[in-house]
Amino acid sequence: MIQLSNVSKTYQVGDRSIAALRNIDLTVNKGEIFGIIGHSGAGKSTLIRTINVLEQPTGGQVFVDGVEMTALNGRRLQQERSSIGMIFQHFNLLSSATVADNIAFPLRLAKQQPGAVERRVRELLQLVGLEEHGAKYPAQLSGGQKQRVGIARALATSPKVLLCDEATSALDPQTTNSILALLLDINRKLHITIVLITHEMHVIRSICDRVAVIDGGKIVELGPVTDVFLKPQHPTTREFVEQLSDSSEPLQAASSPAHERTIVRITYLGEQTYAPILYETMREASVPLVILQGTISRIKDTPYGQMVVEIQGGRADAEETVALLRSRGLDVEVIRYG
Ligand SMILES: Nc1ncnc2c1ncn2[C@@H]1O[C@H](COP(=O)(O)OP(=O)(O)OP(=O)(O)O)[C@@H](O)[C@H]1O
Repeated sequence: MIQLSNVSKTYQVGDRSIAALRNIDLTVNKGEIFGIIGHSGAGKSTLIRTINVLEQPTGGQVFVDGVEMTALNGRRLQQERSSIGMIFQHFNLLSSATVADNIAFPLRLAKQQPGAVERRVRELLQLVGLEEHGAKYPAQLSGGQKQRVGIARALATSPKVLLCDEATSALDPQTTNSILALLLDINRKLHITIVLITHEMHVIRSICDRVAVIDGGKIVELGPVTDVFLKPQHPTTREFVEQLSDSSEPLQAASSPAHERTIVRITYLGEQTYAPILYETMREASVPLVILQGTISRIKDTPYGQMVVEIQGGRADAEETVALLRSRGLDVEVIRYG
């Protein structure tokens, strides 16, 4: 649906060149929710704005639904842009217009008939849960409600793609969750492709299918959220994953001598999360296993768990237990052998 091919962007500030994007290759599939995460200044905003060419790349090509956006200008570009909706961190609503008029704005711009505009606005107000608020002004709304108006306005012309530029960064955690749930609902109901940028791993974990990690204008890691989240490879990715992990040190079981304590991290996914794997392994290996730390959570719809476990026994017992756990399809990382 979206393809960026060798996209670069260099800003010229006086005699200084700032490379905001360096040779970005990226494909976003139709219907997916694709997240881009990075620290401040990594290039996220620049990247998302090249998709609708609000930012013209200095090199490379951008295709949306087969159309080369970077080859267009003037009226053709405006036309193609209307198939790409966008929402913003600070909502960008017209303060002097009512909620209904804000949503109607792109429809009137597209010269739709008043009756059709009214019907569509009513439909959109319902979609975002603001049926009762059409006559209000933005100043009378909460942050979450303002973003709902932003979403309704972005969807007014039935775009194929929705770009979300830090859409939840100005919202409290509870409101963030309700906006993320709305985006997921819209993605499922309307089959719209969503690209979002964020600096919060929570946003990625909640609703994204795939994620790209951007650092210094480059994509340093890309893949399904389950892979990137559970097996982060790049140091920047690990930092983001740590935002969500329990940072407390695993407890140490003091009951066995240090040389007989092997510590492993076990990761399990999907159905495995509910299986009595430790019990079965303990029975088979006849070695005590002690849980030192554990988490069970979800990545979008997929349950997963991570446990730090102590295997109490000699090296041979530990190796056999690790092999048993792996044979059950679990991911086992040996933190240290006893
Ligand atoms: N209009 C501009 N002129 C000059 N430099 C710019 C411009 N826009 C962005 N930059 C620079 O490009 C780099 C990438 O900026 P960008 O805004 O894309 O990062 P970001 O990841 O979105 O950061 P943030 O989360 O803080 O918004 C930064 O070094 C920034 O200073």
